[in-house]
Amino acid sequence: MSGNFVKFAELGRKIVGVGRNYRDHAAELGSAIPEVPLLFMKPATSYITEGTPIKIPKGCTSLHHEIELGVVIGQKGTDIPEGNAMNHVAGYVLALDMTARDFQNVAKQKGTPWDLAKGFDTGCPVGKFIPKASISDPHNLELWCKVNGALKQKGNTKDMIFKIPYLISYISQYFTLEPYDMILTGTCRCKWVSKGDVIQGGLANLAEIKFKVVGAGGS
Ligand SMILES: O=C([O-])CC(=O)C(=O)O
Ligand SMILES: [Mg+2]
Repeated sequence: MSGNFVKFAELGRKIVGVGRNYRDHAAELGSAIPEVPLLFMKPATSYITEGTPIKIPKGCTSLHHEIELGVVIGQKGTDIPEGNAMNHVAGYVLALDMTARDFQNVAKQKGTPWDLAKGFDTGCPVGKFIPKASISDPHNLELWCKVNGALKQKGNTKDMIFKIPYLISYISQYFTLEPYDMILTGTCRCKWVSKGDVIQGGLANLAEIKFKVVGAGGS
């Protein structure tokens, strides 16, 4: 199944984010643990790959990094049964769910959508495609994130509240999942970045990523 999936970030499908899927992150933001997955979308135009910098969105004063396991869909499905969900996975990717926390806080207060906080250009940096066969258990992978060499996040996918088969099944009841779609499975914690910072992330011994942060003007 891997072929074109290497280039999934260029193929322009949807990105479904799962929010508050780790207790530590819900707690640090003072948010309730969701009873069902909390979903949001990022447009495919938010993808970047290594070599392209993360641009702080115009007017944002609090840009957060969220290191996450991304699940890349390989087979189309609607109402996918949980027991069959893993057959719809092509592979995985190490991703950053960049979040304009100040925009999101305003949206939360006003009850308005999160699109601007989550969906801006460069808001979804990703690493290399990892074929499904390379990961025997996606629910036991270390995740870490450093900013300018200092450790800011450390977690393990075993702490996900809603696991991948359930997420695929739940999401596909509302959004048909298609090849090259990506599910961001949630962050364990988060911290902020500023112009000039370098973000590095890792997924067990499977993937590492490195992205520079630039200002809204591009420098
Ligand atoms: O913006 C948030 O904190 C929600 C989210 O994406 C996550 O929990 O990973
Ligand atoms: Mg997130």
